[in-house]
Amino acid sequence: MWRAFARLPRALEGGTEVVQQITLTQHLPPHSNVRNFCSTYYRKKHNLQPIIMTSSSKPKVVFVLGGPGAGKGTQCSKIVDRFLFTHLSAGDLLREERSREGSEFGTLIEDYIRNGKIVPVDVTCSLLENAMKNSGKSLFLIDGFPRNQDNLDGWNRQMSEKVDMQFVLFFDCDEEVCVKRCLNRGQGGSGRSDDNLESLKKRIQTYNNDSLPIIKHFEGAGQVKKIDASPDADKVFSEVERTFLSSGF
Ligand SMILES: Nc1ncnc2c1ncn2[C@@H]1O[C@H](COP(=O)(O)OP(=O)(O)O)[C@@H](O)[C@H]1O
Ligand SMILES: O=c1ccn([C@@H]2O[C@H](COP(=O)(O)OP(=O)(O)O)[C@@H](O)[C@H]2O)c(=O)[nH]1
Repeated sequence: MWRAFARLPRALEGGTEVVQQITLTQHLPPHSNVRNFCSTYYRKKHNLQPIIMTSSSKPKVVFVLGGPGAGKGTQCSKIVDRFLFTHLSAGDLLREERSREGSEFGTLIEDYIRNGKIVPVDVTCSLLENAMKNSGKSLFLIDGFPRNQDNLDGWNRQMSEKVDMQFVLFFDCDEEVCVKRCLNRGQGGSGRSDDNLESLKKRIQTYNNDSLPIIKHFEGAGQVKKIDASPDADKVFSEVERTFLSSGF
C-alpha cells in the first residue's frame, strides 16, 4: 500500500483538491485508497470537476442501453473489472428463467426472445429486483432494460423509489455493425436462439420502434451519456472509463 502511495505525483500530496467520497467508502475494495487517489489524479490531469457525492442508503443503478450487438455486455464486463459495479443483464436473467425447471414463464420468454419482442415488464422487473436483493450489493449496471414504455412504466411503479438511477449509458452503433456483430456472435457459438438473420430483423425493428423512444425520453431529461460503440472494444472502454470517472465512480 505504502509503495503505491509513494509513487503518486507530488502535486497530490498537499491535498489541494477535496473530493468527498462518502458513498464510495461504502464500496471500497482492498486497494481503494490507491484507487481514489488515482481517480483524483485522473480528474486533475483531464481538468474534470470533482464530483461531490452525497450519502444515500439506496442502491445505485446505471441503465445500459443500445442496439442488439452494440457491445453492452462486453463493456459491462470491463466496467465490472475496473469499477465496483455488479452487472445484471435483463436478457441473461430472462434466459436463465426460461431454462429454470418448473418456470411458468419458460415458453412465453422463448417466444418473445425468438421473435425479438419485449417480455412483459412484471416478469423482467421481478427478476431484476430479486437479483439485486440476492446479490447483497448496492451498485448495479442494468443491461438491456428498460426497452419500451411498458418496461419504463413497470420500473417506475415497482423500483424507481427504491433505487437511485444515476444515468443511462447509451452505446450508439450503426444498425449494420450491430447485425454483423450479432451474426458473428451466433456463428461463434453463442447458442442464442435470436442470433440469426430472421430474429435480428425483428429485434432491430423493436429497437427502432420501442427502445429508441425510451432513450430519447432519458435524453430529454438530461440523463444520457452517449458513447460511440463502433470502434474496437478497448477504445470504446476508454470513453466508458472516462465517463464513470467523471461521474465520481
Ligand atoms: N467494440 C467492438 N468491436 C467489435 N466487436 C465487438 C465490440 N464489442 C463487442 N463486440 C462483439 O460483438 C458481439 C456482441 O457484443 P455484446 O457485448 O454481446 O453485445 P450486446 O450485449 O449489446 O448484445 C460479441 O460477439 C462481442 O464479442
Ligand atoms: O428487458 C428485457 C431484456 C431483454 N428482453 C428480451 O431478450 C432479448 C435479448 O436481449 P439481450 O439484452 O440479451 O440482447 P441484445 O438484443 O441486446 O443483444 C431481447 O430481444 C428481448 O426479446 C426483454 O424482453 N426484456
